[in-house]
Amino acid sequence: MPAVAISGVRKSYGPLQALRGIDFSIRQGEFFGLLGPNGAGKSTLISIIAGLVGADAGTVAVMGHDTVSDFRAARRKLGVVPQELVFDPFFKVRDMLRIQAGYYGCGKESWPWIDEMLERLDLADKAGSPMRALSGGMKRRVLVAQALVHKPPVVILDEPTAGVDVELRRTLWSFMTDLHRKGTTVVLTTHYLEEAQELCERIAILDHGQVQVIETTQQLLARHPFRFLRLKLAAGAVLPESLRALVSGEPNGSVELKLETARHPIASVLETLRLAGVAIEDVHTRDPDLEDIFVELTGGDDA
Ligand SMILES: Nc1ncnc2c1ncn2[C@@H]1O[C@H](COP(=O)(O)OP(=O)(O)OP(=O)(O)O)[C@@H](O)[C@H]1O
Repeated sequence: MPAVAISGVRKSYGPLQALRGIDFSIRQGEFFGLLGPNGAGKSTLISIIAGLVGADAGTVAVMGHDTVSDFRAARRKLGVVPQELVFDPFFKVRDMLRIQAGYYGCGKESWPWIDEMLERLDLADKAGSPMRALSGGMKRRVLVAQALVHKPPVVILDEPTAGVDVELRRTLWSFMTDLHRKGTTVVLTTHYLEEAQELCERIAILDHGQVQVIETTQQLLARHPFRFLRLKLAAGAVLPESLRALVSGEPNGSVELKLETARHPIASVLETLRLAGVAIEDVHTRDPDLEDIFVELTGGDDA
């Protein structure tokens, strides 16, 4: 049984088709990335998985429970960390988490787990503080804890690291990795491709309400047989005409060439430069990353 099974899901808002027939499954125990440019339909899909928005067509099941006909059971299997920070400002952190656990029918037996999460998320000293006294980053961590109070086997994080500082990103990364290691299925949407590359085993790229690709991160990275060659030319040196069409960018005063490995072996490019008498100060190569592939697939939209 998949952790999440999505079949034929469509959703329109008036004339706008936000989801145009989505079909895929997320396996139990997977660390899954859901990526796509703004407006691709990620949040709509997450809301449908969480049973908060109804699909026009199709079905979704979480751990075998249909999110419509078996809503309560499906919801109990799922924790969602939403994008937006919405809280009652007067509730104290620990109390709020205990109340949240109560919604899922969990009583005092969940209290040690709540304290453990507060500890892991570096919130222990804020347990007695009202939500309004917390910084944005702390509130985000409380959202994570709130989604996990009932120890769901499947967790969806909708851009948990958007706009947070490096230290908090690290805390959240290690927390997510830990959950995954313990067997939780983790679904992550993120604008940080580096984060997806680092954490996710498999990635679906959504664009215009459709799944454009769904592959392992390795397959996705291996998809484009090219490399980048970054050259720092000596002062006054000019790139030969024959190489100009290969320029993909000019980062920090150097030029970057995008080379198809079959057509433009690096050695032959360096030979062309040598024959043209172009003096080079520094050479650097890199493999494509998810960002490069994403740009190719979605036509340069932002993640
Ligand atoms: N409640 C709504 N009413 C009308 N249109 C909506 C509603 N919710 C979403 N949309 C539209 O549906 C499309 C998909 O939006 P969605 O929020 O699912 O995309 P997204 O991939 O999550 O984008 P982002 O990365 O910006 O959050 C967008 O064009 C959006 O404007």
